[in-house]
Amino acid sequence: ISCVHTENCFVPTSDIIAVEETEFNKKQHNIGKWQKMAKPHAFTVYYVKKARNHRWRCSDVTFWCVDEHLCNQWIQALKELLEMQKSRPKQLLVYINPYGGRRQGKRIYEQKVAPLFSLASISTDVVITEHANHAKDNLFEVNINKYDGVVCVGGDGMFSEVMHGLIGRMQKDSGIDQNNPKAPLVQCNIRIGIIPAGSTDCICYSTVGIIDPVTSALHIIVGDCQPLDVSSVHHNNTFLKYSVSLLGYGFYGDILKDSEKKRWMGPMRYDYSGFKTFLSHHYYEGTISFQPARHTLGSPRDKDSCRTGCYICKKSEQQLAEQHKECGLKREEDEEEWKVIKGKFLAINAVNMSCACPRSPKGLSPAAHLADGSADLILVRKCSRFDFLRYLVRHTNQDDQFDFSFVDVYRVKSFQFTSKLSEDNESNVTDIGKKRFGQFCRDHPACCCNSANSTWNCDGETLDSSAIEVRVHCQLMKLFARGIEENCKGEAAYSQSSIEQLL
Ligand SMILES: CCCCCCCCCCCCC/C=C/[C@@H](O)[C@H](COP(=O)(O)O)NC(C)=O
Ligand SMILES: Nc1ncnc2c1ncn2[C@@H]1O[C@H](COP(=O)(O)OP(=O)(O)O)[C@@H](O)[C@H]1O
Ligand SMILES: [Ca+2]
Repeated sequence: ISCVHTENCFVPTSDIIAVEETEFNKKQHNIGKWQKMAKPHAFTVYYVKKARNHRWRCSDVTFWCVDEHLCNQWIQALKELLEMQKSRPKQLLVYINPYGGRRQGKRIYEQKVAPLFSLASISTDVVITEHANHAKDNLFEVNINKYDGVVCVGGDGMFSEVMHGLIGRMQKDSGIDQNNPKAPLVQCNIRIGIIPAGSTDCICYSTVGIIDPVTSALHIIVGDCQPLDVSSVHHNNTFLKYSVSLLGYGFYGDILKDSEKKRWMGPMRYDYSGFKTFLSHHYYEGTISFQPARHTLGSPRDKDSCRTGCYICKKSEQQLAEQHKECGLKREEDEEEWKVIKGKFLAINAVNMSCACPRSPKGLSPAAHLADGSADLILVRKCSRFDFLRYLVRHTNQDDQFDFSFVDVYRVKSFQFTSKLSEDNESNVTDIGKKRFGQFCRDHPACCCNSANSTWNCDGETLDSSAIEVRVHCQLMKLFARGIEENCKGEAAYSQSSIEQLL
């Protein structure tokens, strides 16, 4: 048996995508000495080739031999090896949002992803969504046990929809009431794969390290598994949403609200609305109370970030397993301390993961962990436009974005927020003068005062209520990903970001 490559080729079995008998009358036909063979036999091994910046590609190597029997034995042996990789999916349910991002979801899936799935002998049921919530509603009806995973082709909003379908379905099947903020939620063991085809794609970028449909498809094929923290968001004992990336009030809420009207602009809408929101410089008054995450080892100011096989996330996983064993014993959580902070904020961001994306390669909280059971709560107090710009620019370079007197960051396991406006409305409902004044200010956008509420941006969707109660559920779901792998070849840690090019 011999391989046409001149260099040695080492492939771990976990990186093999498929093994096939090589078809002839292809380009290999006239390679060197094999040309003279009467009836050559060969098989091709398709495998994952790791390129720069976390990019994966499908590569192949062909082995030739004279003996047909020997050739078949090799194919058989390698196929058996692949069969032994139990974490690999065989049957997937795929949802495609044809309107996400640059509206390329369908094309990306058909041209780049479907051929790889078929090469890896994965069968798929594909649903092209016809309206928002199509995928979510569908997930409550399908025979979910048939599938080894669900794939969503789209952006963060589409992922959020599929996640709500899956988590919601799990709770319904287990008789758990999502409206109870204290209910212990049932973990969701069906993995979700994200094929990025949206506008921000922050969940894909933060869990894989690159926005690339082929790379994401290969992580699905090799059966990767990355647990993920999920926050539940409630208002007055009513369930609102789950969040895995950003819960943002003020700046990011206002950007989202403005950009929804400009969907036709595609991903550009965030730059346009971002600039507009930056100029409007609104701040909002309110009270935030939170329970610090004492169980985790890390802190938001750590220099090291969450990487493949993260030690801090593993520790949280062990704690979670112990908690499950001890269930029935009283939970201490409710007795733990709450910290209360009142103030005027330009932005309140709670992130379950770094929220790295091409716009901000290290993210809103570079040291946040994917699966440690905590969120980083970032409070940006009222400051000058210039200072706020300095803060924003630090999301795009190597400088520490928390090193400002007007920025505080806490690692938390739960928090609550109420705006001053809703507090006032609750205490003296008939203060008409105040309301009139509020109306006046809303009509004059040049005014920076806290006359109106902002809205919460929950993974790219707006919430209806400004008063919310949030709880982090450690490792509630799993992705076909492995977290960001450590750089090995001395690559530059971050590529030059778009904002630096702009400035
Ligand atoms: C004036 C200088 C501005 C520089 C700002 C650089 C920081 C950018 C950080 C972005 C953080 C993104 C967090 C992810 C949010 C997504 O869930 C959400 C929805 O994404 P989708 O449209 O579904 O892909 N996108 C936005 C912008 O709210
Ligand atoms: N066929 C459809 N028509 C309209 N909206 C849809 C459709 N399918 C999904 N959606 C919704 O579109 C929203 C945005 O999708 P997403 O894929 O995240 O794109 P983007 O990143 O551009 O915002 C999601 O909240 C999802 O619920
Ligand atoms: Ca986390």
